[in-house]
Amino acid sequence: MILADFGAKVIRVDRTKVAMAMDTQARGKQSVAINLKTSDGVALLRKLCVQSDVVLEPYRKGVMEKLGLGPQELLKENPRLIYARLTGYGQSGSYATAAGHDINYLAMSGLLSRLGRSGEKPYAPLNLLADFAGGGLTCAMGIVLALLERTKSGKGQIIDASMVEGAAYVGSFIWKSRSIGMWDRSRGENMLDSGAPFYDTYQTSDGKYMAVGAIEPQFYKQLLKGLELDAAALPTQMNYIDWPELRRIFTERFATKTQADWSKIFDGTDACVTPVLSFDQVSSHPHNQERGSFIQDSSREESPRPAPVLSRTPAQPCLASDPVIGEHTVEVLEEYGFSSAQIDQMLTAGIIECNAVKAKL
Ligand SMILES: C[C@H](CCC[C@@H](C)[C@H]1CC[C@H]2[C@@H]3[C@H](O)C[C@@H]4C[C@H](O)CC[C@]4(C)[C@H]3C[C@H](O)[C@]12C)C(=O)SCCNC(=O)CCNC(=O)[C@H](O)C(C)(C)COP(=O)(O)OP(=O)(O)OC[C@H]1O[C@@H](n2cnc3c(N)ncnc32)[C@H](O)[C@@H]1OP(=O)(O)O
Repeated sequence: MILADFGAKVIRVDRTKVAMAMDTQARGKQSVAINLKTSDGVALLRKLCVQSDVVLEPYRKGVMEKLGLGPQELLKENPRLIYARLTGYGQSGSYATAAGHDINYLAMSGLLSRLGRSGEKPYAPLNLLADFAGGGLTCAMGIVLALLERTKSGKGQIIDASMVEGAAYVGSFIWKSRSIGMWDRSRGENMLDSGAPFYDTYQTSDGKYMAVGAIEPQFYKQLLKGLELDAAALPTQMNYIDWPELRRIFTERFATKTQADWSKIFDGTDACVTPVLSFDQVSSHPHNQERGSFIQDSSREESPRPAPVLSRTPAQPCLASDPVIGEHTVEVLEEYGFSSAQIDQMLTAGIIECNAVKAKL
């Protein structure tokens, strides 16, 4: 979706005879439906792959090789091809062929062991870190880097994007800041993992929350000012022995006003205090509105605008409905040089499928 948002022509290869597309990140993609359990279907996909700049495959290790569509074979035919393999455990190692999901990859990256509150079990923050930050995003960066390199060498390459390694790499700060003692204490007892009272969330009187990130002394001072607390009467900020008492005081204080009240108090200050916005609140928040940070598609579904914003060539996310499975089969095949007769023959033989968008009344 990121690549499509930023202008790539992205064709998703779907199965045939599937009732409904489950790809919720389908924005801007085209869909061709090919039955890869037929040799003609595999031969067709091969033709599409070798005429493309990039192939991105999300299967378990060995699946593409079994189909005869492994990178060695395709690169022989198109040495400029960039072949990205997005998996959980990578293309080698004893876990390479095992099934898994975000939580498993995060666990294997070491990061999950650091996530969660003190005294509680490790907690996976949605499926963001391995699937998306360490997986999709890292893989997209790999593709862009390989495309850039190809402009110099003229050569394609294989990208082995493991979500375990991608997540671990995204977590490099955690790894490398151990040297300055940032993670010496147990999970949930350090400055940035909900251990510190000045880096946490607090419930407000209307059951909502405020986020506090007042680390530096000058910002911490402003936090205390907003909370109307006297620094001289409080335990010290950086001594973790005092953190439980400080947290108790902040908790009591935040519970006395609504989220809107606290927002009014802290807006325009450097206290590093913000409301914890729900999905319902986020697009109407003045700051996000001023920047146009959220967009609506043709069915009025809201989602984040692509980031970052490029000054000359910003992303132009497609606002039309997501493709139905096989919506673009004929269009894409024609573009790749197949004749109408060839396409008809494949449709009749059930090698490909073409589905029209149902009219919305
Ligand atoms: C936490 C996230 C997971 C979020 C997933 C959710 C979005 C969805 C997961 C379950 C869904 C729900 C469920 O389906 C039940 C309902 C269904 C209903 O219709 C809708 C509501 C549901 C509740 C539904 C809702 C949602 O969709 C779900 C909740 C993640 O962590 S995602 C990261 C996963 N890991 C990876 O991607 C790593 C790399 N991949 C893998 O390791 C494997 O692919 C994986 C994911 C373990 C799956 O393994 P699997 O054995 O199933 O597949 P593979 O070994 O890769 O082989 C694929 C085979 O398919 C053949 N094939 C491919 N294309 C075609 C084709 N066009 N035609 C024919 N055949 C095709 C391919 O040849 C392989 O065949 P073989 O097995 O014979 O080699």
